[in-house]
Amino acid sequence: MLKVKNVTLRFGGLVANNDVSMEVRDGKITGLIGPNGAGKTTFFNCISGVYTPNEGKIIFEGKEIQGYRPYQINKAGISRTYQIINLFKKMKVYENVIVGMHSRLNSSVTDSLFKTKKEREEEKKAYEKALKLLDFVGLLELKDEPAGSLSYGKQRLLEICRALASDPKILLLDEPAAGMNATEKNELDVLCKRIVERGISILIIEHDMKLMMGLADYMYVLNYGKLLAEGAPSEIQNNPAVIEAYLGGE
Ligand SMILES: Nc1ncnc2c1ncn2[C@@H]1O[C@H](COP(=O)(O)OP(=O)(O)OP(=O)(O)O)[C@@H](O)[C@H]1O
Repeated sequence: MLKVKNVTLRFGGLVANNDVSMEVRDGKITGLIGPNGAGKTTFFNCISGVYTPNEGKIIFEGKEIQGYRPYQINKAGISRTYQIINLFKKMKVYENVIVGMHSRLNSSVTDSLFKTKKEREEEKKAYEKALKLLDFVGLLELKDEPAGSLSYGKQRLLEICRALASDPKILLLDEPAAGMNATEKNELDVLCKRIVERGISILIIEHDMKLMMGLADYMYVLNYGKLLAEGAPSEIQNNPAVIEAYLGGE
């Protein structure tokens, strides 16, 4: 589904991603781990169009997408969440979900100015879709609350909900469990599995190894911008080079 081939991204003299290749398989949860500063978020930024790699290819459904703008990547079917929560905190919960649909709404600026019938119908549909998605992630009861009033863990769920609103084929999750308590982590685990059941593949960056071991079908490890290891979670857990990279960083 998504193939990354030999991607290199430099910040001046610093090579944040160094000849990285990996694959996000259809209908699977792929994990990406690595010590702080290993280049994980930079890699997400390459896939989601924030950065254009200096070298390498990003192939999604057979098409090269490196160099696409973020909205084009989103429209193609790749959606993401952020390590730092990125919601409109004063807007209502359901309004934040509608914002995530923008690449799927069809009415033009003129439609918005004059509130045509088409726009009113689209608004109604968007609202109904937002409610369905909020129900799916377990936030329906909070739909009218300001997003900023939600607990940290629930804000993270709302971010996932908003990312789902653009009907992605691949969801990129950047440390979704950060700041979550044990109950919320369990809910996240269940939610990720339900998302995959809907036919959406997931690429997830996460520091919580216990969560990752239970979730990921396959894992990649980055260290100093380079791919250090890949394999099934059980292989990764016992890989001496991976253990060394983590212990060395602490
Ligand atoms: N915009 C930037 N300009 C210059 N250097 C950057 C920029 N963004 C990241 N870096 C550097 O690139 C390297 C990789 O950073 P990145 O944030 O991708 O790591 P990470 O694996 O996501 O780390 P963490 O787990 O701490 O989030 C780090 O050395 C970081 O300081």
